[in-house]
Amino acid sequence: MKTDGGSSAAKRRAGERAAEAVEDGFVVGLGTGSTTAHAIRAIGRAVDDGLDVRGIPTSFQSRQLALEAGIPLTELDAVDGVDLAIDGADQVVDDPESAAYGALIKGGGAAHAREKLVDTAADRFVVVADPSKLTDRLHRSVPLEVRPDAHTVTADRVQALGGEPTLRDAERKDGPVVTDNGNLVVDCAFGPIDDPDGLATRLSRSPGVVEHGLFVGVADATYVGTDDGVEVRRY
Ligand SMILES: O=C[C@H](O)[C@H](O)[C@H](O)COP(=O)(O)O
Repeated sequence: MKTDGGSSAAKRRAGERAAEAVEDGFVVGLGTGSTTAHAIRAIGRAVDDGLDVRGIPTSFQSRQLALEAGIPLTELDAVDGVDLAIDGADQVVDDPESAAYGALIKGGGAAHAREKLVDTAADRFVVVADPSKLTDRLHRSVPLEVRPDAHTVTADRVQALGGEPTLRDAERKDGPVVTDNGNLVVDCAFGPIDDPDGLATRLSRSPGVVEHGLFVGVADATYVGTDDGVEVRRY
């Protein structure tokens, strides 16, 4: 499921530009994935130069990267607030005429449940992406984190909502992907999604769905790394 498409240089530009928004004293949400990894490394270099920040990781991966980068870590329930969250996306609606402008699909790395907690807690949430993530309409499969004992019944319910569910298989392990929270992931193909907000509401109401990968009205900006710079979308 997880593809590492897009240019690595574009991802680096986006991640490093987002890291420049981190100010002294900030609590920063540290997203997951190959694009955010560039931001985490850049924040680590700034910490080496004396920047005072605390990071809240959103996954095992981002925690490991932050530890390697030397970023002091904290927890969501140990802080008064999160100043800024930086996180990647699998798709971003890039049509300013669309009601869904800035809506995202996340969870290609199965981290969307913790990501949503941290990203929605932040005063400002900046998405980092390369141009391959931009689309007029969301159309990738929507990842659902589901309880292991409920994955079949949840898949049935999602089918009733018009989705085609597939249990995500692990690579280099027999059986399914197991999330950092001990749950499974069902990827649901809905085709082009005209009303991500409505679908997000229906998925949230579906028992057994721990969290879905639609992030609607959450992002404040997207930094899009390009071949020669960074374009900023503000919502
Ligand atoms: O679960 C993973 C996350 O939602 C990632 O932020 C998303 O998959 C984007 O990752 P990448 O920057 O590697 O494309």
